[in-house]
Amino acid sequence: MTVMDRVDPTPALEVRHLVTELKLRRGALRPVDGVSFSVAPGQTLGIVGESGSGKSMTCLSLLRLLPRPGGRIAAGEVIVGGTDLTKLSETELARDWRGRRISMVTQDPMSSLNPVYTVGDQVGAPLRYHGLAHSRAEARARAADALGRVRIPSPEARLDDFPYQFSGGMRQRVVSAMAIACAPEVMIADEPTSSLDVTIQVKMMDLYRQIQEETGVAIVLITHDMGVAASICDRIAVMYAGRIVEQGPARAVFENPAHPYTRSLLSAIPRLGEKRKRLYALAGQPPSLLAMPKGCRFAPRCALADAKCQAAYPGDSDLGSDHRAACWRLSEGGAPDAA
Ligand SMILES: Nc1ncnc2c1ncn2[C@@H]1O[C@H](COP(=O)(O)OP(=O)(O)OP(=O)(O)O)[C@@H](O)[C@H]1O
Repeated sequence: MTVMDRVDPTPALEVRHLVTELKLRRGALRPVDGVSFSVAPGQTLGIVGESGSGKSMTCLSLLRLLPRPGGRIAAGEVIVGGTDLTKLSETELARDWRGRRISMVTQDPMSSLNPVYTVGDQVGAPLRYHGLAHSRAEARARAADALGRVRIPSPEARLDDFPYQFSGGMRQRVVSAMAIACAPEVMIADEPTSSLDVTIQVKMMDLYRQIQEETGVAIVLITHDMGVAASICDRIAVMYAGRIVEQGPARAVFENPAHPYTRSLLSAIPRLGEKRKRLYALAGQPPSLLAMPKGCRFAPRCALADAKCQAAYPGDSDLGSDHRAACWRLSEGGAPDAA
């Protein structure tokens, strides 16, 4: 089958040339600077990259949950179900979209759970807010159903428990139940397992897969852990300094990484049970958002960089099978990092 023969379903989420600006006293930053990707229903896109590359800011931008004052979507489109969310009013976004058709799970479950309300009330809250449950009893029944979907044992019996009565892994399941309760088309998971120990991480990833098979939800998974990304993602987008430098089917990116930055990340995939001293074997720091290099943003750390790389940002090269990378030196190969 060639790429031309393949019929892609309409994406559950399509992001086009998204630019997010933060106006600070010391200047304007663009932590997201022209990001495009799409996720098909029932698929998981992993956004990977070092700390500070703009992964969280990209996801917060999708829901327009930006720092205030100063944060704004400066350009681009975020399309879910044919609607460009960037064009909606704050009221419309809150009423019909956030938590309803596009939901989010964050790293720390306790920051999403209120310690003084029962789990049943909290999982039921988005259902009532979005008009999907018309009484407390209906919200409780649907909350129990959501808790069952995330494999919390005896869900009805746990509805009146408080968050502190759950273990860390179970709390993350409760938050995931809140995120899927309204049957969204898209779920954003920002480092959902990084506060959990590694065996529980694997279980959570299996759970996301099962939820996805049952509901068809499209997942955007942010992680700095290439091992986690490899275990669950259908597609991978590699972010560096506010831009996606490589993206494609997970297999293509993992087996034939094209961008020197991707190769550096992959050279340090942590394996289950292995002690890691450092996450990435990559020397140096990403550039400051206030002083972006004119050319390729990775050039200052790249062993392959030459004058062309310093002079201009490379466009995306099509590597076939929906695999793209932005690098002037793609055909050269060679040592991936400047370490
Ligand atoms: N409120 C803010 N004010 C100023 N700069 C910010 C703010 N929030 C984020 N940034 C900057 O935006 C950039 C992107 O941050 P972001 O949190 O999206 O990165 P990330 O890839 O998700 O990193 P991590 O893995 O550490 O969460 C960083 O350089 C960060 O310093």
